[in-house]
Amino acid sequence: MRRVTILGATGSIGQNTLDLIRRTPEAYQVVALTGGQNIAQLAQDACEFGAELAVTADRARLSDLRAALDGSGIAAAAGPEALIEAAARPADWVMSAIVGVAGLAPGLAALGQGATLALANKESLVTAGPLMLATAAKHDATILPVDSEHSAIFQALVGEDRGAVERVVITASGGAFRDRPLSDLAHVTVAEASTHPNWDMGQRITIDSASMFNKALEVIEAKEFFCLTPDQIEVLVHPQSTIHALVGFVDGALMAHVGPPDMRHAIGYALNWPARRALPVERLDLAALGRLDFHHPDPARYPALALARQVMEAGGHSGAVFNAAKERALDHFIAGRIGFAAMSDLVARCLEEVGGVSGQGCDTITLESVGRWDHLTRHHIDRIVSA
Ligand SMILES: NC(=O)C1=CN([C@@H]2O[C@H](COP(=O)(O)OP(=O)(O)OC[C@H]3O[C@@H](n4cnc5c(N)ncnc54)[C@H](OP(=O)(O)O)[C@@H]3O)[C@@H](O)[C@H]2O)C=CC1
Ligand SMILES: CC(=O)[C@@H](O)[C@H](O)COP(=O)(O)O
Ligand SMILES: [Mn+2]
Repeated sequence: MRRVTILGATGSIGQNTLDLIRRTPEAYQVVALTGGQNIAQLAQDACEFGAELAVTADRARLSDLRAALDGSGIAAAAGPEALIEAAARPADWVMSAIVGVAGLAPGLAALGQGATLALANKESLVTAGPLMLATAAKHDATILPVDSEHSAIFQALVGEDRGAVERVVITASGGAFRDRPLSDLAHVTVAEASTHPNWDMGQRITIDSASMFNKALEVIEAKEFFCLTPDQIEVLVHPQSTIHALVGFVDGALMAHVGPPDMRHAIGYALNWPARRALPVERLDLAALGRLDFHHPDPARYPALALARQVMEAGGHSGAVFNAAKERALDHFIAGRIGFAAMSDLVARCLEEVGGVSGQGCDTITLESVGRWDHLTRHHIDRIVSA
């Protein structure tokens, strides 16, 4: 029986993971589940799956969690340290599905105990790629990509010589506003930006899909995880989200991963790896699909992609600055303090004014150094927005 922990269990990825575990309960023992504000869901799942421990990120919600778990025998805890304790509790497989850089420290703790880390939290590799990979190597831990494009690349590389890879192509749906006139983007609403054309996901990644910041993060994530150079990574808009990524080899062959837009595929692959087991996902009817479309992203519509290129060239802690700026700008957009198009302007300003580029201070990436650049950047954004 595999011992599993789910960080971010109450979210979209967490719930999809539990859906798969629910179908073969005899194969898994749930060690710990973590959440944030959704105490009712966390307690319900902890009871259903017989978790040893349930943790909320919010210390102020601990009494609610204790009350909800009363009489169950399940331990309750709260706060960032408790998240790390949950991740470090002995387990074979840990799902990293907290949203944002808040997922970095728990993910590192899971690697530190030598677990297999199923990594949905793309922010970990964007802010601290070298630290993640070094921590995994030091503790003989495995990282399996869960982001659909990275799972697709990983699957296309099985049995292949990594030295024969020429390029990877990451597809992008184009997001909520792919067909809107550019002049509208300054005035779109949070509700409109929170609707994805193909995928059912948490609100933050859905808005990031609309701005293409999601793809910008994914390009950096791919560079870090697969040790690619920036010019080996291409992004194509593919409105159907049916091909998730392609790998091009030196002989001109292109291997594509094709599947329905259902995250249970990528999660299930990581859950069962290295085996493949049956998954409850739709089987594609290619004849019914009829056609698949691709085109280059318009740089004026999606300025986030050029910023990602800037980050990959700059190195150092610029990934931490980029991610923090994006997260904080998104907070301000959701709160109605800035418009949609202002997010990329703010992130660009932070890259210029805060930097984090290689050679600016110490380049060694640690949890503490990421925290320092993250804090500095958020403060910078807040000052600009409140001026
Ligand atoms: N959703 C998807 O299909 C995909 C997601 N990803 C990545 O996976 C991660 C999770 O995404 P998604 O599931 O959509 O996000 P959701 O917003 O749906 O879920 C986020 C989870 O993290 C918890 N959480 C929120 N803030 C904190 C915090 N500060 N500390 C600890 N826990 C916190 C939430 O708790 P609560 O809800 O209880 O407040 C919830 O359990 C992201 O990094 C995203 O980019 C990657 C590919 C696809
Ligand atoms: C499911 C998944 O992996 C998301 O990251 C997805 O890629 C979002 O869609 P976009 O292509 O619109 O960013
Ligand atoms: Mn993705």
